[in-house]
Amino acid sequence: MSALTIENVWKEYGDQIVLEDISIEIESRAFVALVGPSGCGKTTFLRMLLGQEQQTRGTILIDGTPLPREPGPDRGVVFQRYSVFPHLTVLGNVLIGKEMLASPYSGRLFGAARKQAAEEARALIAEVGLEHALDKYPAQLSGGMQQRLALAQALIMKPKVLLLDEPFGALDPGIRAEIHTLMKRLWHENPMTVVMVTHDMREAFTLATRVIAFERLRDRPEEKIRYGATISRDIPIWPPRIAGMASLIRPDRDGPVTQGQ
Ligand SMILES: Nc1ncnc2c1ncn2[C@@H]1O[C@H](COP(=O)(O)OP(=O)(O)OP(=O)(O)O)[C@@H](O)[C@H]1O
Repeated sequence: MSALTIENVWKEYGDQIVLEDISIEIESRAFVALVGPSGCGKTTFLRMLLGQEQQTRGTILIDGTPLPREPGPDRGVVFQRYSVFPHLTVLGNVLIGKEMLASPYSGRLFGAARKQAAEEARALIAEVGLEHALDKYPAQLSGGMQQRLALAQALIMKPKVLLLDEPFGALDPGIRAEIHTLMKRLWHENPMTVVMVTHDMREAFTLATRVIAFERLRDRPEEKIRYGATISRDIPIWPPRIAGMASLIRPDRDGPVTQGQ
């Protein structure tokens, strides 16, 4: 399970209302794409789900329980850039989450625990197509490879919810298409719910099960401070995409993708 319930959530910075009365039920295993004009509060919303920001009113529940007020291993995140540590290798970047969880002060794992974590990390690195780059540093990787690494780094913690903030926004179209295929596969294979902010409508409709648009409906300059953005569209994708299942209607578009495809 990994359902999110957002109930009458507001976010204000001082006098400025950024988000106004947002209510959404995000079912377990959904892939939600959040779209909307620049500055309407998409990243702020994602940061609230991550626990980096607190809502000023309303409640956010994960599987019926209030969301912890700080980031935790149940929520993974990938940003457009700088999600990975530049001073760690590919393997080190994927291992770090487990190491910090096991030993927050030394950040080290020993013996059998290290061996098992390293095996898991290697398998995940292979799954995102970086098995030949285990000992490389992020600066030696292309932008697409860095985002693949960031996905592996997030997924090793087996998050219930994966939060993506324009993760593919800086990539060239060809590389972006390849990573979309990978993203579909990862979503089908991992028991997680995904919430992704994107500016790219095509990307939203390629990956998501549901596209939600935020919009500031009252946008005159004098109204900007007093009113925030709210949900203006909530579009289920048709034919529906279901995590882990091939679509009878569009298997080419929506089926689980096998590795190498
Ligand atoms: N820490 C903060 N303090 C004050 N205001 C903030 C803070 N973080 C965000 N804001 C304001 O909240 C509003 C929404 O910003 P946010 O980055 O969430 O929008 P966005 O929809 O993600 O934009 P973009 O698509 O351009 O990334 C902006 O007006 C921004 O200035």
